[in-house]
Amino acid sequence: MHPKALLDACSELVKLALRFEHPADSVVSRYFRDHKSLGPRERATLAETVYTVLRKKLLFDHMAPSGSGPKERRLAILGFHGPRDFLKSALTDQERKWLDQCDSISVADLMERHRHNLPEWLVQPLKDQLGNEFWPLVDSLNQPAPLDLRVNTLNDKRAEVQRELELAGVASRVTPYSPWGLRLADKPALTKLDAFARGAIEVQDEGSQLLALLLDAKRGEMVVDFCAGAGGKTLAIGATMRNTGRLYAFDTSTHRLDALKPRLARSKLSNVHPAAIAHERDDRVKRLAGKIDRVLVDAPCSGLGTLRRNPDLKWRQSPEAVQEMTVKQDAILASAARLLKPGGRLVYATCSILPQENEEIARAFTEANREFSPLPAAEILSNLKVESAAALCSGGETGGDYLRLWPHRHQTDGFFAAVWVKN
Ligand SMILES: C[S@@+](CC[C@H](N)C(=O)[O-])C[C@H]1O[C@@H](n2cnc3c(N)ncnc32)[C@H](O)[C@@H]1O
Repeated sequence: MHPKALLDACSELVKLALRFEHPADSVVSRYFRDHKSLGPRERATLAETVYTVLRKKLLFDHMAPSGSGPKERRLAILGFHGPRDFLKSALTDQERKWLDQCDSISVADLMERHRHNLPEWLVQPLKDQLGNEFWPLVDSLNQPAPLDLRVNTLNDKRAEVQRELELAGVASRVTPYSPWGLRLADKPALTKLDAFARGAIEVQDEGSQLLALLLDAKRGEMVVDFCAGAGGKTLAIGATMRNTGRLYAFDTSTHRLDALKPRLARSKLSNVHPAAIAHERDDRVKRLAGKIDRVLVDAPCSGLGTLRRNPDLKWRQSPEAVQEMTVKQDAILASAARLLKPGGRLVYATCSILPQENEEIARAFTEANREFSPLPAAEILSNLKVESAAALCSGGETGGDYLRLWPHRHQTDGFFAAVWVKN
């Protein structure tokens, strides 16, 4: 595609994404569906340009007024993902001069908000938690996330799948913490690979894999994945159960559960039972009360741990929305806990980096439910032979009660998990 046409397409897509009517990843995939002739490199340029504009929105909004032309074009120029020479061949003389001026601004001269590009309400909670690590977190949130795979160890071994991918031209290394993970060097198309078609691999962040590992579901058990969604963690749990026992995948969204079905078919798991529930107190949940060995609550949350992949979330979320979410999280956790039988394990997890959705929910649950005792996540992971388990965990009485993953420390999305045993 001619540089001018590609820049025009980038501007059009930036305009659509900045309406914030839909999540940015849906806007991008819809645009690709509507423009089937776009090649893989053009798609990569378009997607990364939009994501850069969303990541650096405050800085680019600050720089844009000194340029000329439609605002979305100025933003697309600032965020353009590709060689500078290629971009410059699409620009007018005036735009080229303006871009050189913008490029010459030193980061050290910028105001703090133009360096962190975060909404103010998010800054203090992160600084309170991280202190000097706030800036390393900011840097990591401004990088694209790596592509991680989970190997379905029901039928395949990680080392063998890694070799198979290598032969197919897909380079990877094993993930440092998850025993099932491969981190890819690039972002190749995976769906045409035999390993994908036969269910040997699934795309899944290493952090998500660790949440499923923490549940440690065993052969023959009765297990509930309470907020199963499209089943990323369900599939991992089903494999740890070696395709035995019964694994219920509950969710209030039939649409998301439908997306689980083809993944389930590829995985060859036959122990998974997807079930749509109307709400967390649904009759199905009541019928299983006291009968379940392990329950994972992968709660709906702000998603702010996934800002590397979903940078639009920082502009779509608000303190009010987070507050509302915590009420839901409390209610779902309380209801899901009733499923457990004595000796059963409960895991509450989010992909949030805010204490309100994490430690505060866990502490309130422990306070209100004396029949549940916290289990230190660091101990569980270290028993499961996870490398540097203590460095993945923090908080609580042991200082390692909660799994707390951060993009800048662990190269995963931001995740939280708390674990209890029912006495
Ligand atoms: C974080 S997502 C789950 C992601 C999924 N576990 C995975 O690994 O792909 C949270 C899910 O909770 C579901 N949800 C929201 N309210 C719920 C409720 N009251 N009971 C059960 N699920 C609920 C949402 O539909 C969403 O799919």
